[in-house]
Amino acid sequence: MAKPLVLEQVTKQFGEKTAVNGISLQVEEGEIYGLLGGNGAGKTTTMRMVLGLIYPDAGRILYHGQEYSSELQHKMGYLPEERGLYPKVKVSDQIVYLARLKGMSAQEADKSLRYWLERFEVPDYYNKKIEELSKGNQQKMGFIAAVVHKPKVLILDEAFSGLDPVNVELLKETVKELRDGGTSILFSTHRMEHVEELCSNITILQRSNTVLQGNIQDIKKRYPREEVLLHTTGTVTGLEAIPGVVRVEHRERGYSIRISDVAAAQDILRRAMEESTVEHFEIKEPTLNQIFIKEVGDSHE
Ligand SMILES: Nc1ncnc2c1ncn2[C@@H]1O[C@H](COP(=O)(O)OP(=O)(O)OP(=O)(O)O)[C@@H](O)[C@H]1O
Repeated sequence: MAKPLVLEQVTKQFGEKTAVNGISLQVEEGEIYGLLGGNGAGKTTTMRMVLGLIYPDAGRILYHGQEYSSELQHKMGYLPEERGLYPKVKVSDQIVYLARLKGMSAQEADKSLRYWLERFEVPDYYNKKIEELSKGNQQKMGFIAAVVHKPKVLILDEAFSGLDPVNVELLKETVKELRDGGTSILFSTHRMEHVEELCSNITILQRSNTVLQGNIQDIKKRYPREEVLLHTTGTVTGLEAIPGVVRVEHRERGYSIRISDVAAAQDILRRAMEESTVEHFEIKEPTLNQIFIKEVGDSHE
C-alpha cells in the first residue's frame, strides 16, 4: 500500500536562495517523523510544501501515492510555529469555522471541539476570545484547530512551545494517541529530548540539505560512545591518568568521564573496583542532542 506521505528529491528556491535542496523522506501510517535542523535549515519551507501552501520547484510530494490536490487539504492538519489563530475571535467560532473549511459539518465540528476542550480540561474556553487566553492555552487551542477535523496527516511545528511541563505531558500523550490511531505526523522541533521520546525516524537538515537521516537507534550506533557514568561508594583516584580518558567531572554520586576510546571504559571499571564499591557503571550512548550539535554545529544561519 502507498505510504501516507512521500517526498522525492524536493527542491524549493526563493530567487537565488535554495531553501530546500533535494529532500527525500517517507512517513508511515501511525508514525511520528522528526524533521530537524538549525535555524533557517529549511524545515518550515518543507512543511509548507507538504501542506500545498507553496509548490516545489523540483521533485514531488505524494500522499498515498497521489499528487497534491485541494481535497487533500481536508485530510491535513497544521500547527504552525507562530500563532495561527485570530486574537479577537471566539474559540468556538474560529475552530468550528476552520473545521468546516476542512469538510466537517457544523454539528460534527462542534462535537469534536467540545470533546477536545473537555479532554484538555478547559470546557469554559468555548466562549472565550483567543486574546483572553494565556500563551500556553492559546497554543493548546492551536493544537485543537490542527486536529479537530481528524486529519490523516498532521504537521506539528514546535507543538509544545510555551507549555508548562504538565501541559507538555498532556499534549505528548495526545500526540502518541493520534499516532496509535494511525495518524502520520511530521514533527518539527529544536527539543531533541522530545524527538527521542516520540520519533523513530528523523531527517536532520542543514542549510537546506539532508545531513543525517534514518532510524534514531541505528544513527546512534554509528557514533562513538564517549561518556562513562560511574557511581561508587568512595573516591577513585588516578582516573585522569588512564589512557583514553579526556576529562573527569565529579558528580553528586560519582563521576562523569569523557573518553576518546571506548577501551578506556574497561580500565576505568577495573580501577574503580580496586579502590571502591561500584554502584553504577554505564557507557552512555550519545544523545540526539550531542549528535545534532556534532552534525549541525555552529554552521546554521
Ligand atoms: N518566502 C521566502 N522568501 C525568501 N526566502 C525565504 C522564504 N522563506 C524561507 N526563506 C529562506 O529559506 C531558508 C529556509 O527557511 P525555513 O523557514 O524553511 O527554515 P527553518 O528550518 O524553518 O528555520 P527555523 O528553525 O529558524 O524556523 C532560510 O534561509 C530563509 O531565509
